[in-house]
Amino acid sequence: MYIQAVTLFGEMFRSITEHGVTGRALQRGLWQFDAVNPRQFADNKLGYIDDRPFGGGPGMIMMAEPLQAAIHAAKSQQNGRVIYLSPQGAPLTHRKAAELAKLDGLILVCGRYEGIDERLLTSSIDEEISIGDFVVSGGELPAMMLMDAVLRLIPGVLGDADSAGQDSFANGLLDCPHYTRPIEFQGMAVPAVLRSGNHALIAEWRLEQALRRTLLRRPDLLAERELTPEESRLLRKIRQEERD
Ligand SMILES: CC(C)(C)c1cccc(C(=O)NCC2(NC(=O)c3cccc4nocc34)CCCCC2)c1
Repeated sequence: MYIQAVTLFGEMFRSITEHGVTGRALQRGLWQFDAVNPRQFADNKLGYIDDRPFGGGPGMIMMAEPLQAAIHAAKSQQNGRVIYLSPQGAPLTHRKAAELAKLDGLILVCGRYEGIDERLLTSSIDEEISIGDFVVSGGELPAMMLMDAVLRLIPGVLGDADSAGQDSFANGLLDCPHYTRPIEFQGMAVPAVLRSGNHALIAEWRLEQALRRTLLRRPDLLAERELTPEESRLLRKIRQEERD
């Protein structure tokens, strides 16, 4: 997959191109990255890419032309889907990430200042996606969150040694509790079942814990999920226990 980011701060993306699973996958050629800076497309000598908002108000707005020229330059390299990371976007979900992971390329447009000229959305953006309902300073960190979620779903990016296959969210539930050595930590022991060696019992315990946590903390995730017969049985048991 070829990912290009239209951004004033291309250096920020080193945090995923040079580290961890995504960094290794880039080195292995499983994906490619380029940053495209709108400032190099500003037609004035001084590289202005932002200006004051019509109608007044605080801050500056990113001008449409340099952004459009940057997107155009990116599109000359690939026919990728143009996504504007935006608070007005559709919430990013696992399902959306899986959809994007099937594409050949993405062009991620990152806003700064107070936002971008609305006419760019009409002329050059295919889709707006949001990573959540909180204020951030720019679209770069949201873009990197999207990239990480998408890249993990590309075959080969996660070696089978990684936990992706068992990714808690891959099955739509919150994660079960995890433990490692020492067996006793500050007076707290590891649940005996996890040291029993009985893998069927361990799998059932983990599923029950994930269901209990999801029911208690994120019932909304349960609402939209098909349950296997075993999950339904465990959920009935949990609901009964919560009532007692
Ligand atoms: C109601 C709500 C969500 C709190 C909100 C409402 C109005 C503005 C913002 C906000 O943060 N404006 C700043 C801005 N944010 C983002 O880019 C952004 C924010 C959140 C999730 C995102 N996912 O992708 C991009 C995202 C960065 C600078 C350029 C203008 C956009 C927030």
